[in-house]
Amino acid sequence: MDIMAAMAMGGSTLTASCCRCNSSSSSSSSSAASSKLLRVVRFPSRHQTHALLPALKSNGLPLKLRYNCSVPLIQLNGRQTRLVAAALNGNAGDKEEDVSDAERLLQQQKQLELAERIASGEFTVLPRKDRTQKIRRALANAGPVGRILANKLVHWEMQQRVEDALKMPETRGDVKAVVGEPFFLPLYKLFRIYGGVFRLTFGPKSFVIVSDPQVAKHLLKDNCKAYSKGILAEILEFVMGTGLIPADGDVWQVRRRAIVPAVHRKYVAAMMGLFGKATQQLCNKLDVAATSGESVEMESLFSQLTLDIIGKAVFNYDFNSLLNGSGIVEAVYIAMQEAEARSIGIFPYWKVPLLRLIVPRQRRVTAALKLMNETLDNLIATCKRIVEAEDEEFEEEYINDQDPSILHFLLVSRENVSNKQLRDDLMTLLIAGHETSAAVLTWTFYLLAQNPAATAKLQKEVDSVLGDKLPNTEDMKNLKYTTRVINESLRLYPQPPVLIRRSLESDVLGKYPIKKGEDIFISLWNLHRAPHLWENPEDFNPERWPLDQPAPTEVNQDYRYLPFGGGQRKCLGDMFATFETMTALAMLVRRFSFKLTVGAPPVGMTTGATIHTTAGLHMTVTRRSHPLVTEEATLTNIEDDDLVKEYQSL
Ligand code: HEM
Repeated sequence: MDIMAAMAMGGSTLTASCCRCNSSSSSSSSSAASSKLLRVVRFPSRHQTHALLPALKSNGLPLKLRYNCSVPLIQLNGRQTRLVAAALNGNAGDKEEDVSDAERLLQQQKQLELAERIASGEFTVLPRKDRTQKIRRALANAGPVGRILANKLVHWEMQQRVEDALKMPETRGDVKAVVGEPFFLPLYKLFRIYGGVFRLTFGPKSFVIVSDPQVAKHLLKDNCKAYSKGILAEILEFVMGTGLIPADGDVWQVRRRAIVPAVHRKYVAAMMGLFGKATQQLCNKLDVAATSGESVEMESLFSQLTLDIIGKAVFNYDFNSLLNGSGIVEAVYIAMQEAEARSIGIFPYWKVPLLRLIVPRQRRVTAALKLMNETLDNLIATCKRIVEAEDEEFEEEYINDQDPSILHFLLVSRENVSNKQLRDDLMTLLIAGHETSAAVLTWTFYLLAQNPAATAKLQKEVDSVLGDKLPNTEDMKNLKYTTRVINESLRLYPQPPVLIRRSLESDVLGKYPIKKGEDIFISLWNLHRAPHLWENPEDFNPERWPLDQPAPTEVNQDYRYLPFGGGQRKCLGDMFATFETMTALAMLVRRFSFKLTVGAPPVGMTTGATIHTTAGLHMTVTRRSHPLVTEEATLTNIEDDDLVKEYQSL
């Protein structure tokens, strides 16, 4: 029975009952008033819920836990815990703090248990022992022939030692131990014990985990041709096809050559207007919250902001998700959530065609993809008509004033590309540029909320450099501390936290030989927090990046810092994303002060392609009072048309 933990919590009485058998388990709360206990139970599977009842009964904790067998509660995560508490208490409001405490303790408890198991060597695969010692001793005393044989055995043992020395440290994973955990956290603990290159085996499957800068450099740059995207390509194929992220070989080379020129400096400069305009819409939304004093969930707002930006930037489509949202917005989220679920799913049931047809979730995914594909096909067709009618001359750094999107660039460049490939490329850019930037903003605001000194310094810089005007590329150069805040946020919360590769041939990683077909995880989380590479690695300290030196990159940090990857597959949206997140950050902190909402759920981590929060980033927003420092148009009285003109003239 996989009962996870018993933890301190408010003295409410909860009942365990099962809708199928009407059995129930309850225990008295009389002793609870002072003892404050909550038992948090992990449900191994829906079918085992019956088996839970006796265990709950026998645990004797002053707590009733109600659950419904028709709901497949595989495990009570933070949100489920709150739902259960809310259902039990009728109103979770007065228990919120207790529930938050319980969740935090649950996280800590799980991490501690795992750390203890790792430290005990439970998962360690030890190198071979000296198994022939006794025989050798016996042989050595058995005359000349025995001595010859004993010598041969010594020689054999020595060869084994040499082989062992070249054998990668190996640890056996226990999938159950990491289910529901952000998987990069246990990888960090294992890295501290097994080092920069080790093998992690789950049953028949094994992965090489890399947390060493020089090995990462070898994989991403020096010998990158010997590696493909492996599992990542398999997972993303359903939504990105042969778009740039999953693509390998010739397709990747041709498409990378076609797309990189589209993200040129003039393009990024033109996008500054879009960043400002979209952030302005978010400011308007937050203004309402600042007036009402209501708590806002920033993670989803950042997701809407970056979706609106990337839609316009890539194919000139206004998702308008900050203002109202629509079916297509929902379709994008369904597809992205599915990509994330598949990336952490254990059993790939979606590969079974019949299940794709009958599982409701998969039917929703198919419908969402259909809608997205049709929308993209229409956008491509419309843009093609416009480009043909315009008959514009294509040149380096080409940009169309009316439609500066990447799609327009690609069509004017008249690359020989099929509609399907173009659609895959656009979908890839949409996904690559959406959740990543949203996650960076989410974790940056989370970090700042806990670092008032850094926030004050940031606001001071933004006030003096930007005032109330909209940022342009020149400001980006001057907002040095703002850049360092983003750099540091990306160090602590890299998006994605691991890069995935598969070896196309045998190779040597550090001193360890690997075979063709090995799956490799390069852990950016580990690299960015390795104690031997960073001073106080867990601290949020933008000052670690001096303002009089260039901003950190993978090159000047010699591959210990890889927020945008490195080598030939480095992110092509790095400048776009840096300016986008800086613009949003600067404009938001100029206008508002943000605090974590008191009593909101703790900000835990969960992972898909990027690091998400477990239950949102709930913040209260207050308007900052400061004089308008610029004579230029203020953000609030500027008209949309003026904005567009202003930024087209950049
Ligand atoms: C802060 C936001 C972003 C972060 C942290 C980020 C991070 C990354 C990383 C780490 C990679 C390397 C993946 C690997 O080597 O396996 C990557 C690749 C990529 N990124 Fe980004 N990215 C961001 C924003 C964007 C944006 C805005 C776009 C598009 C406009 C974009 C487009 C891409 C593409 C197309 C690739 C694949 C490149 C290739 O394989 O040739 N990214 N990104």
